Amino acid sequence: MRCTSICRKTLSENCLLKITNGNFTSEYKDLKSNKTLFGSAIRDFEVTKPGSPGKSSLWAIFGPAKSDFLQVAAGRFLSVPPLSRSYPQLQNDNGHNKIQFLNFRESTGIDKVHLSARYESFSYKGEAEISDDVNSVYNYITGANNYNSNSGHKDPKYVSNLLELLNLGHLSKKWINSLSNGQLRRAKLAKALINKPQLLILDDPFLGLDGDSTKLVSRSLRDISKDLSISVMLGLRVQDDVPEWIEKVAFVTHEDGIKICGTPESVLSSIREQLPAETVHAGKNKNKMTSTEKIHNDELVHPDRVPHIEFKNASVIYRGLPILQDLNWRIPKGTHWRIFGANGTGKTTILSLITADHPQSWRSVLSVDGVLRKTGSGSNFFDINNKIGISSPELHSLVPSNKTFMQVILNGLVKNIGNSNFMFDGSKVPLDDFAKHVLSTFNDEINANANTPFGQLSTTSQKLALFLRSVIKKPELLILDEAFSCIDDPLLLEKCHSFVEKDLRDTTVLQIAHIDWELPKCDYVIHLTGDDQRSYSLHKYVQGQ
Ligand SMILES: Nc1ncnc2c1ncn2[C@@H]1O[C@H](COP(=O)(O)OP(=O)(O)OP(=O)(O)O)[C@@H](O)[C@H]1O
Repeated sequence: MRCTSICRKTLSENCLLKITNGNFTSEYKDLKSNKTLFGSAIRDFEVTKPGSPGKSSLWAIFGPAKSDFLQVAAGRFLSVPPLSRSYPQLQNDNGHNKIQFLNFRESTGIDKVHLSARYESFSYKGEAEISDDVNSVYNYITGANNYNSNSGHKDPKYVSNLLELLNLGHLSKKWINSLSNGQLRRAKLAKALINKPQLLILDDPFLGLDGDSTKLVSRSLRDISKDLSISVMLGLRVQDDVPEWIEKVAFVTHEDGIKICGTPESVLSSIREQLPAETVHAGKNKNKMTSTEKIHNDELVHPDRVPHIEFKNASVIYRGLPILQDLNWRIPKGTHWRIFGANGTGKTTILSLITADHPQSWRSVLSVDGVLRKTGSGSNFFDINNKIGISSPELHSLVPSNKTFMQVILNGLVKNIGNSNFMFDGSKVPLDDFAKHVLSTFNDEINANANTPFGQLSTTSQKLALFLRSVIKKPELLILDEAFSCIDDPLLLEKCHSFVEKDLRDTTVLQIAHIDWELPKCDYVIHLTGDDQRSYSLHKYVQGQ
């Protein structure tokens, strides 16, 4: 008996977050109607300080309700009864938030920048300019660009260590808005860690990161947690690899609350047994790039045929720093491509040249259907975008949250507004046969969400709305930039892939993803490499079994 009470005492002394028989809801009025987040109360959940007996300081949360559960852990939503959620050992330190919650799906001010704005600025600051450049990566991370806080004065050794751990040292003087998606995500992570929180909660921490960056961020999280004694909760998808340093795993659903909880091995084998095998086991190997047979640009298009898109000696250089150099790439009509490369290698830059978001798009770097694109050539931004369907993280962050699921989809049919515009002129857009086919194929998903405002949809449904918006006009060119990277419903993912592979077989498709199984099947791959020395190669896409 004595031993148990001592153990309990030690546990509560080490406990950062405790939930006992808690229900959660977004508004008081929902309490009366029993509208709670989870069908059952969360009976017993605990996050301890690192190194505590019982080892539950490093968690991975899976399941359809993982994002809501992480928000509950971060103190969002009302707890009922009020004391069912407590933070016994969280220290109050000068108002600095000791819990840091980072959700890469939610867009912040810096995400809401049109691509064109990013490329209009050719900013690469020299050493001497750093103190004046309020919007440098360094100042963003340390908070020195925020005049309302005194948080700009940080221990320089700690800051440089953090920058090194997250491979941001070489980017620290750049303008924050010029970072690529993956680079920006690493910068956000560094910002979350700058005030040394006690509990770090990250939903989808590896989203949009290339393989090396994923390993780097995973290792950094392990080291940071150890060196600074920070407890960590990660929200992951069932298909994701669980970092080896995770101690405990919970699977959470809206019906049951915490459905399964235990060691990573026990919980994962149990979850994976319950899901259709082809979606998890085989899913992980799906479209795996096993071998890449190099091909030459000239082999791609028959000499008599005009390529759909052709880059000829295209280069993009920022103040002497090349991002693309002498790109020669012929894209035959109706071929499906993967644009593959680590974060910052220029994938989005290529796409923005095609969509004319990049100012250099008009400098004779590419031809479409044999017509060289240059100023005065007769085509304009809207003509170009009428023929393109696109889903991308940049676009995702621009969708007005009050537009419904259905309005966002139908917006894909509105002509002459560009792809990043969500304005409607109010008139009804006629549906052609293909649009009807799209709507009937995804009838169930549409029925479930049609009138829900975009801001209230799950991220999976938001991604689906953007995907359907991109395909509904049967574009001549479809661009899928991380279009499926947040979808955590394996069956829906399969359905979208099959739509691209079969129903859009004749459309030219360019897609970006860092994880093989997030992609529909492709015919070819363009592989971009290099940080200082930029290069590229073209390959046949050889799929694994
Ligand atoms: N306006 C700018 N000034 C300076 N550098 C820029 C500017 N815009 C982009 N860059 C740099 O160009 C490089 C390529 O960026 P791009 O967004 O094309 O990469 P990416 O391959 O799409 O990366 P990710 O996988 O992270 O999305 C990055 O190193 C980025 O920092």
